[in-house]
Amino acid sequence: MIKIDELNKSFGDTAVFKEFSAEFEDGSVTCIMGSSGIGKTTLLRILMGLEDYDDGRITGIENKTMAAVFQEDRLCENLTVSANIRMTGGKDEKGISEQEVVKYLEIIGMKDMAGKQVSELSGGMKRRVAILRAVLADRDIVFFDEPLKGLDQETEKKVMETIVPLLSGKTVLWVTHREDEAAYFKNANMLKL
Ligand SMILES: Nc1ncnc2c1ncn2[C@@H]1O[C@H](COP(=O)(O)OP(=O)(O)OP(=O)(O)O)[C@@H](O)[C@H]1O
Repeated sequence: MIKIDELNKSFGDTAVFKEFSAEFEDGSVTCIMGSSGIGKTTLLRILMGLEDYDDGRITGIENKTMAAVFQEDRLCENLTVSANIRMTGGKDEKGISEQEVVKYLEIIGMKDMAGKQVSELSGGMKRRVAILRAVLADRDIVFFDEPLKGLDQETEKKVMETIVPLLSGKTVLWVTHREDEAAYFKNANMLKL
């Protein structure tokens, strides 16, 4: 279990977290909501080790493997879609096969796109590549920061129907502004900041 105890975090005079505590069971999905600027991204960044915190205790995250979909795509623009997705190496030494990449791309509406350079893709395509990369990386914890932004409804549905089964057993922290996204998961917890 990931456990946050009495976390304090400020940026200058802005106190983002004051004695904040929360728990995330291993293998659970938690949708994190709250108004803009409340600290959702900061919380993910702290858990990922990308941001320091002032005080408090975080346990259960050491020795865990992680993947993330940030608000920005953070893809390597000059590499192909396939190279971007396969670069994580997957869970073990077998890696992620090209066939697997091609299969999932087709399901999420990106047939024949594996060999395309990322810089040539639309915004919504880049989003899908970033999501697929994080999910196929097959890590213990997967962080999503507003991952569906910019996808149309039909594409969103396809993506979610594809990734939810692949995320089974993983600890998922899913930041969103939309309460209805939780319904894509079987038993998502809600955390309102
Ligand atoms: N590097 C930084 N330096 C100074 N202030 C920061 C920094 N990062 C975040 N903040 C501040 O911390 C607060 C929380 O920001 P954060 O991005 O975590 O909010 P959020 O809930 O994710 O917002 P949104 O829904 O708009 O993405 C905001 O007041 C923001 O201005």
